[in-house]
Amino acid sequence: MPSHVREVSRIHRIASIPGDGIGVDITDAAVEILNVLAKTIGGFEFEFTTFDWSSKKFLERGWYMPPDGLEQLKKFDAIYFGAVGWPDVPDHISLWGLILPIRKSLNQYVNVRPTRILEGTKSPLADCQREDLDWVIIRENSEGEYSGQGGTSHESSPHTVATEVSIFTRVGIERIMRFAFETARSRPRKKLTMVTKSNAQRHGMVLWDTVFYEVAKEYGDVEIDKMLVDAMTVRMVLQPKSLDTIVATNLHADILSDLAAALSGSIGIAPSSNLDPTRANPSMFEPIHGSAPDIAGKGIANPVGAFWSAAEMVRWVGEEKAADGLMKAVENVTARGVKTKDLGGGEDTKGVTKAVCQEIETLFASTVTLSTPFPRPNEGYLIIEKPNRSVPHLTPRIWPVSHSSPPQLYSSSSSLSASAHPPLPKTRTNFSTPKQPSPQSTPC
Ligand SMILES: NC(=O)c1ccc[n+]([C@@H]2O[C@H](COP(=O)([O-])OP(=O)(O)OC[C@H]3O[C@@H](n4cnc5c(N)ncnc54)[C@H](O)[C@@H]3O)[C@@H](O)[C@H]2O)c1
Ligand SMILES: O=C(O)C[C@@H](O)C(=O)O
Repeated sequence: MPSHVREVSRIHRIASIPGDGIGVDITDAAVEILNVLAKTIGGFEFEFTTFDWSSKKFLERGWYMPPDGLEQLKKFDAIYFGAVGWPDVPDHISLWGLILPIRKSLNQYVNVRPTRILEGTKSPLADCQREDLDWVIIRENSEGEYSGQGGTSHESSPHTVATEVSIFTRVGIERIMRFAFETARSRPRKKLTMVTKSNAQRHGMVLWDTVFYEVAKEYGDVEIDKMLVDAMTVRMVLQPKSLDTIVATNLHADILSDLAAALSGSIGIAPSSNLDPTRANPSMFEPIHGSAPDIAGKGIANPVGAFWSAAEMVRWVGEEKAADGLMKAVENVTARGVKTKDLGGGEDTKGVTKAVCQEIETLFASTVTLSTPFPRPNEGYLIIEKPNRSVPHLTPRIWPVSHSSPPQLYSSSSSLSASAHPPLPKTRTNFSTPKQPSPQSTPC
C-alpha cells in the first residue's frame, strides 16, 4: 500500500431489504443501531444499499425482485431482511416472490434460530426460569416441505386436486445434520434432539431418522435423542430444561421456533440466520416474525429480534467483539425494564432503539479503542475454533452457554471456504485512491 494511503476502516457491504409492515420499522431501527455500533467502536463501517422489494411495489409493478435480483444480492457481504407479506397479496406469492428464492438460490441451507430468556424478561411458563430455556433450533432451509413441487389440476371444479410434494435428499439431510451436530458439540451440554414425524410419514421422515443415526456415529461425544414433532411441542412446554440443540425439517422447525419464541417471552425477540456455510453466497439475517399487519404503522414493534439478528450478522462478517457488545447493550436495556408492550413494557420501537444506542455508547465509548478488545466475561462463554477436517465448511464457533454471565449468544460458522467468499472485509482508504465501486443500487 502506498505511504499516502492510510487504512481507515473495514467496510461491510450490506443489502437491506425492509419489505413490508413492521419489517420497515425494525430494519430502520437495526440500521440505526449498526451505524451507532460502527461509529462508536471504530475500525469498521457498514455500507447499506436498500432494496424496496416490498408488497406495495409488487402491486404497482408486478414483481418483488427484478430478474437480476439474486445477482445483485451476490455482490454483498450479507443481507439484512425485515419481513415480507401484506394482506393485499396472497402469502404464497409474497414468500415465493422474495424470501424463499433468496434462501434457496443463495444456498442458505441452514437457518439458525436461537432462543433464550433475555435479562429482565420472563417466560409465560409459570415455573420456567431464565436458565431453564436456552435452545438453538437448526432448521433445514432449502428443501423438505418447502420444495415447491406439486401442482393443482381440475381447478374451478368440485374435483380440484392439489399436491404439495415434500422432497428430502440424502445430501440435504446429511449437511443439516452435520451442522446440527457441530452446533451441539460446541455447546456445553453437547445435546442434540432430532425431530420428525416418521411414524406417519414413512419415506422422507424415515430417511431423516436414518441419516441422523448414521451421522451420529461421528459424534460420539454428543448426546442424542429423537422426538416426534407432536410430542415435541409438549416437551418444549413441560420440560424446557431437557432440551438444548434441536434439528428439524423446514416446516417443523418453522413452527417449533415460533413456539420457542413465545415460550421465551415474545416472538418479537427471536432472531434467525439464513446461512450459506460455504460462504460462496451472502447469508441473510432476519427476525423470525412476519410483517405483523395488526400492529404495522403504530410504532410499537419490538425491535429486539431485529437487533439480535443484526448482532448475528455482525458476527458473521467477522466483528465478534462488536456482536458481543451489541447483545450486551440489548440485554442491559431489557434488564432495566426498557421494553415494548409484547414483553410487558411501556416503550415503543423508537424508545427501545434510542436506549440501545445510548447503551452502546456507554459500553464502548470510553473503554474501547481499536486495539482494546471488548471485555468479555470468562465464564459463560464457550469459544471453539477447531476446523472439522472431514467437514471443511462447517465450523460453529461460539455458542450460548450457561446463564452465569451477561451476554448469551448464539453464533455461527467461520473459518470457511476462504476462496469462495472470504470473510475478511474490504478496507476503506481515506483519499487519493479511487474508491471501491459501490454495488449498483436497485433501479426500483
Ligand atoms: N420471514 C418473513 O418475512 C415472514 C415470517 C412470518 C410471516 N410472514 C408474513 O407476515 C404476514 C403476517 O404473518 P403472521 O401474522 O402470521 O405473523 P407475524 O409474525 O407477522 O405476527 C404474529 C403476531 O405476533 C405479533 N408480532 C410479530 N412481530 C412482533 C414484534 N416485533 N413486536 C411485537 N409483536 C409482534 C403480531 O403483532 C401478531 O399478533 C403474513 O403475510 C406472513 O406470510 C413473513
Ligand atoms: O415459513 C417461512 O419460512 C416464513 C416464515 O415463517 C419464516 O420463518 O420466515
